[in-house]
Amino acid sequence: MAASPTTSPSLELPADATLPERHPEAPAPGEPIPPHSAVCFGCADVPHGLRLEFRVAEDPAGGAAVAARMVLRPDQQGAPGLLHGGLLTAAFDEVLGSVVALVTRPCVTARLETDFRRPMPIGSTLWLHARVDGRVGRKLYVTGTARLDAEDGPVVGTAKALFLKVGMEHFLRNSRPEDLEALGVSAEQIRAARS
Ligand SMILES: CCCCCCCC(=O)SCCNC(=O)CCNC(=O)[C@H](O)C(C)(C)COP(=O)(O)OP(=O)(O)OC[C@H]1O[C@@H](n2cnc3c(N)ncnc32)[C@H](O)[C@@H]1OP(=O)(O)O
Repeated sequence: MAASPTTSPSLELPADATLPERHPEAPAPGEPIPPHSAVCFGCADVPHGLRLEFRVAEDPAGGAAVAARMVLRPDQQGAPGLLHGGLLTAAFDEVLGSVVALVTRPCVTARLETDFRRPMPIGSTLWLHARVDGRVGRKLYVTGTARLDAEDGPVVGTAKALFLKVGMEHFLRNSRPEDLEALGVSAEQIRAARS
């Protein structure tokens, strides 16, 4: 697909970007990717969540790619009978973030653009694909595609994003202390990161 004329310059792959490989400890192509957290809106099995299901995809160039699936529920409507557009962007955020996590972690979304190509009827299934196109230092450039009802179905949306590698201090400084403590982080570690 040709790049949209409105794509931000900051999302264009720089000439000096290199294609990053999957981390040696990341799952291999064909393997499922389990939820990265028990409470994640994107991938955990929570009633209100997107409940995306993932597997590592084969990338012909040897890069990192994922495939994901999402069933569109009645409680996700925007216009009557159609998926709320913001939920496609949320799905892309999760899917593009998951492919970045095959290369390096933790990373966060710095910029994400979605192009909406076709309406997405409730009851259908989205098949999403994402690939890390390149990396320059902390910056990872990622693209994604969403198709309707089959892995080779019609394209309903595309996305481009920039993710940035961050240190654990990003979460130690910004997340709610009670959520960090539930993961085993001590109050002392939180205090030290914030002092
Ligand atoms: C497996 C896990 C799946 C999870 C999927 C879900 C992922 C998410 O939703 S993460 C949550 C949403 N994202 C966030 O909350 C991030 C909030 N933002 C931040 O914390 C900060 O702005 C952050 C970390 C992105 C950047 O801050 P910082 O680390 O100080 O970077 P900074 O020094 O400003 O910029 C570094 C480079 O990135 C560029 N950059 C930073 N932000 C942007 C942006 N929004 N657009 C374009 N470029 C940017 C800068 O221009 C700079 O470029 P250069 O090195 O060429 O000068």
